[in-house]
Amino acid sequence: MKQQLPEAFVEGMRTLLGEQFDAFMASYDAPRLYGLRSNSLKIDPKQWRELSPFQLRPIPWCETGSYYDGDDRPGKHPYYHAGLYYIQEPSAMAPVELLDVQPGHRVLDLCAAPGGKSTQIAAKLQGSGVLVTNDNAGERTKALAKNVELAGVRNAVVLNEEPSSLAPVFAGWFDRILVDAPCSGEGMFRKDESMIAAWERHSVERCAGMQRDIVRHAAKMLAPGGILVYSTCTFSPAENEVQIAALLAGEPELERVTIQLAPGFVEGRLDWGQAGEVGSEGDAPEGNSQDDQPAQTEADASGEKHVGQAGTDAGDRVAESGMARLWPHLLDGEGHFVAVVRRKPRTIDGQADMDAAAEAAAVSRRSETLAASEQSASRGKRDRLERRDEGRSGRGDRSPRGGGSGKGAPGKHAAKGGKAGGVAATVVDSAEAWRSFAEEHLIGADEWAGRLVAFGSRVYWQPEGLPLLDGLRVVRAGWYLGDAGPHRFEPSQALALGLRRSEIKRSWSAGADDAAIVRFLKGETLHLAPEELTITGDDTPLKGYTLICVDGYPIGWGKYASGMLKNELPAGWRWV
Ligand SMILES: C[S@@+](CC[C@H](N)C(=O)[O-])C[C@H]1O[C@@H](n2cnc3c(N)ncnc32)[C@H](O)[C@@H]1O
Repeated sequence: MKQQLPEAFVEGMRTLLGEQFDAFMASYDAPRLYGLRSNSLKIDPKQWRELSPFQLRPIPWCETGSYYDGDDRPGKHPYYHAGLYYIQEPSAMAPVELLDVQPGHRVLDLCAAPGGKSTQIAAKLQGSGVLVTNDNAGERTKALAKNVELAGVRNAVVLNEEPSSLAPVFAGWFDRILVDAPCSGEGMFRKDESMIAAWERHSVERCAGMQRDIVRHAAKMLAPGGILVYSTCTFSPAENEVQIAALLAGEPELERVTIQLAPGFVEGRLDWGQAGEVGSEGDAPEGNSQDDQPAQTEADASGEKHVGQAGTDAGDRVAESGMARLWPHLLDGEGHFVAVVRRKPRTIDGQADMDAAAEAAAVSRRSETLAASEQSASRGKRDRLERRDEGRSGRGDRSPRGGGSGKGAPGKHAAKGGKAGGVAATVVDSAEAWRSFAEEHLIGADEWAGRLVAFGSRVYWQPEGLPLLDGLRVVRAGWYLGDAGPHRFEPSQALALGLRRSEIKRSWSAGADDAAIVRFLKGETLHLAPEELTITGDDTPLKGYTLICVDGYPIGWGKYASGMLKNELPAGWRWV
């Protein structure tokens, strides 16, 4: 390591780690580790292992996670542009594995930018349920929206809000909440030496204040039986165990959840949660020995230990405190802290708990969504569109809400939901334009679960069941489908990346090593013979929007006419 660690940090760690201090310090001279996580929204882990051009080694706590060789450049590969994986620090994959997300859940990622964990959550939802992904930093939500779109997520809304503004709108609404808190970043000094310069002794106190405020509001949005994961990439107990102790002290309805510890994880320290009592010589983490196995608890035996199925062979190593520490000298990853708490289930008829109720609600929401989509599919499409317009003019609660940025660059201007953009007639035109496009180009779009919302000329597909987002800064009101104008519809890059090739009538695909793919990604026009295109449907014309794919995975739109494919890749999405 080239840069000097701050003295105050080193002394703090010496006190904290006792006899493990030397091993901890030696980890700074170990080579940096590189991780990527395949995107199971697009490709299952086994297929990915077969397709991957990189040398991969599994990350023990994340089924879709792999270490890759530092000489590889996965960010410069066509598969990256197809959203087949996300480049992510290995330890950073742990919090979502402990969140226990299931399809159909309502999930909030409160401090989400640039979106690594949001894309991991979305993959676990498998397109069913709702992901609300938020960050209070407007600039950073651009990257968040782009990563969500690159990953092909169809059931997310992207917000740019303070937790205090979200809490009243989503009170008790979420089954799962992730608070990946802003922190002093001590765990990232090895990976990113620029973090060292940013660290000062008082940054811990400043961050601790912010964290307390964020997590307090987050807890208000958790449904009975729901699970909240709090994570940081820092070592200081003030930002970790102390936060959890304060949260539980302030919210008696929250409780710790016993979690499984993946290999290399050690339990967080309950005693470090008592502010002011941190660290005396020999206070070291318990280490990674196979002998460190706490006895099976009653909770384990009753099946309570349902969280933290981290794809590991961790056996029965559990943390009853619900807290895990990832130390860089005990595993192949950077420093992290993860804690899992649950809002106590409310008892129903003195028997079933709200966990079961939450599960039932999720199932019922899934079937409602399905029913709604079936209904709307069988209803006249014009009728469906006009109903949106009625809502817009003030009848019922169906007003399209939220909007988003200008064309091309994601997240350009966040719009206050329901307060900006379009008159009713525009909304109808926009939806009409989308419908014609979908009829002409897509297969099965009338069966998608969710609903169409238009915001001026911008058209989105929104997951069912969201509360009104009025007054909130909405960066993406749903899956951004494209922009409508009179008699035309321009499909977005987000639409291309969220589609499967089987959902499009006109496409062209080539292998990752075909030079034409990189030329397309660089924005060039391609020349293709008509027989190179794949056309579905007898009445599909040869001319028009064509989905361009690498090995069958979409990377963008081209417009085909007379042997020429005009490149429709927006500037911000090109290979540079
Ligand atoms: C550790 S980073 C999140 C990384 C992200 N979860 C990921 O996996 O890509 C913390 C984020 O919290 C955001 N943040 C800071 N204060 C916040 C607040 N009061 N409300 C919401 N987000 C906040 C920061 O802008 C930053 O993007």
